[in-house]
Amino acid sequence: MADPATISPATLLKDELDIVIPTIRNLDFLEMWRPFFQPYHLIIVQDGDPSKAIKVPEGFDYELYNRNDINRILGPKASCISFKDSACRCFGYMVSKKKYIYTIDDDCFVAKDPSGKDINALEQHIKNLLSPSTPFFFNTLYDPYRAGADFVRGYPFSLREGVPTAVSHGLWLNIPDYDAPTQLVKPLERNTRYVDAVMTIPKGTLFPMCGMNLAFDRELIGPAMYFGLMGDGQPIGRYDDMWAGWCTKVICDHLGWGVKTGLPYIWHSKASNPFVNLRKEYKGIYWQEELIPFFQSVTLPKDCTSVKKCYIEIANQVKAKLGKVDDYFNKLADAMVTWIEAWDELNPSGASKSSDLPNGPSK
Ligand SMILES: O=c1ccn([C@@H]2O[C@H](COP(=O)(O)OP(=O)(O)O[C@H]3O[C@@H](CO)[C@H](O)[C@H]3O)[C@@H](O)[C@H]2O)c(=O)[nH]1
Ligand SMILES: [Mn+2]
Repeated sequence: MADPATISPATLLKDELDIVIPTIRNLDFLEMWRPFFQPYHLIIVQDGDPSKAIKVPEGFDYELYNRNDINRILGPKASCISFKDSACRCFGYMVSKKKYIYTIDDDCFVAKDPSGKDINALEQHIKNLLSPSTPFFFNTLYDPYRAGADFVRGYPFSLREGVPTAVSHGLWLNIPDYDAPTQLVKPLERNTRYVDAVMTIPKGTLFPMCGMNLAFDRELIGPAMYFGLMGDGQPIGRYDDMWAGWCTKVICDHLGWGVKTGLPYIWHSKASNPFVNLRKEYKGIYWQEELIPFFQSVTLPKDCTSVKKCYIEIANQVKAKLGKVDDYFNKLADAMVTWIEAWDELNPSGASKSSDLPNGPSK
């Protein structure tokens, strides 16, 4: 494979990556991303009222799915796709037929690095995904595969080949992804700190995965990227990406793949309403004191040799161990199984493009 650092960003994975955008707004933000995104195919997941027309700027190649499409394509299995929550974005991962996914929110813009240069977030995510991860031994000079860096003294040579990278988790300048209580206490706080680093999250360590600037290898870890039951009719919201991140990290640790965090930065422009967020998050804020120990204690049997087998095993353990925390987790465990069934329905061996689906997108 050619060195990712030498391939021009405009052609990097052009035909192997889809950009998934959940939206209830217009998509004018794409104008700022045009130089970086135009060569790529977009999958737009329109949340909320399906009768509302979403205007996509001219010149982008896209498919758009609204709630009517999701219901038509998945039938009863559409129950596992959240409504009125950014969690709906995971439908885009399911209908894509590409090897890689990049997902971004419609209030995230191109940030500038300390030199004032526009950051091509997609290019950095691709570099992160195409270079190995080092989850088994921490390199104190951060990403050893980056130009101008390397493994430091004492780093075992037997581990320097690294492992495949499944996830690239980017960060945010301006509005940081704080939870509602922190937003309420620090309403004016802005993230101005640009940390020029990419690091692998060590094996055995969970992390709070934010979905607003996230890329992953869909062929490796796609089935684990279910964003759960959130929003309308659910007791919790804004834990969609967290749930997916915990399941994903446990599975990556088990299968020996890496998860990276750090560069690239995007500019997050809109602080969602902290009071609305508090209402969505509050159950999650105390449930997570039980959820984190649960995920830390999950052990996957040796015969869980595929992501789907791992995922179903986690769903079984969710039902067995978290069902007593709240009946919501029984429903979530069932929805996790429905998600895998729906994934298999849309991704039978041989289907090449989403247009091969029995009922394709609205557009
Ligand atoms: O009901 C909804 C609300 C929003 N969206 C789309 O989802 C993203 C994120 O929305 P927004 O920027 O308003 O929310 P944030 O609080 O900044 O989102 C971050 O917090 C987490 C919430 O789960 C999430 O990981 C981050 O995205 C936008 O594109 C909205 O248009 C929606 O589809 N449905
Ligand atoms: Mn936002």
